[in-house]
Amino acid sequence: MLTLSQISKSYTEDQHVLLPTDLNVKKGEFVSIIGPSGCGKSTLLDIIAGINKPTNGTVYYNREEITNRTGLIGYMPQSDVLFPWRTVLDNVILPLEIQGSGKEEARNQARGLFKKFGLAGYEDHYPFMLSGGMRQRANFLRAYLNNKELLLLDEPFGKLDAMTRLELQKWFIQICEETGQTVIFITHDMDEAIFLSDRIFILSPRPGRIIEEVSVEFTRPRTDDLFTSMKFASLKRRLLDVLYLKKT
Ligand SMILES: Nc1ncnc2c1ncn2[C@@H]1O[C@H](COP(=O)(O)OP(=O)(O)OP(=O)(O)O)[C@@H](O)[C@H]1O
Repeated sequence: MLTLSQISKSYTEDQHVLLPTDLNVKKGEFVSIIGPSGCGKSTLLDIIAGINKPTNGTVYYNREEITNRTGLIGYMPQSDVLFPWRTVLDNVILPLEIQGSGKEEARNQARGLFKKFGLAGYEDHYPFMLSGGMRQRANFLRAYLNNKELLLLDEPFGKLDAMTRLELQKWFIQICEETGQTVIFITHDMDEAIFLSDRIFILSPRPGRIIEEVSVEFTRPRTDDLFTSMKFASLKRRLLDVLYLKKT
């Protein structure tokens, strides 16, 4: 579904952020990108979304070149993007309104998903009235309603406490497994990457380049028992070795 061919990014001649990078994602796959802070993960996602221009290289989506084009791929950025003056319901319908739906039609469509997204009863609340976890559910519902085949998520659970994070990871994996949504997911959290992903790409410290691609072969649907299994621990050991021992 997505192919990056020799994508690189430099802000100045001697400030390289990403070295030429190839990456591909198949339909229905859940792919995570992990790497040290500042290695270019968000930059890579912004390039895929068309909101940051690569210095070189090409982005293909469903075999068509889409480099620098926006609006084709769903994107949930790192920061909370809910508008404080809109209710939760009116926040999540924004993509539908932008696509031309009438407000009532969009509200009716979105209302039907509030239960599935753990937000039932909060339709008319304002974002400040929600916990951090619920705000991220709402941000995800907004991205989901955008109805794009490929969804990019930049550390969506990064600011949540450990318990809320686990709760959302379990909920999120269930939704992705149910819907078969294709996802590219950025995280600092190795456990999260292993639990959720079909494949993990590991980036080197800046300038970022892919130093390892790891397949996560565990069967789906996955449950939180996976976190304490031997196979999980041994895969995590392998990722730790790549991230902290590999001197390439
Ligand atoms: N507009 C810009 N001009 C110059 N440098 C930039 C610009 N935007 C980002 N950078 C630099 O590019 C590098 C990569 O940034 P990026 O946000 O992609 O990293 P990241 O891996 O997502 O980091 P983190 O994990 O901390 O979010 C950083 O060193 C950052 O300072």
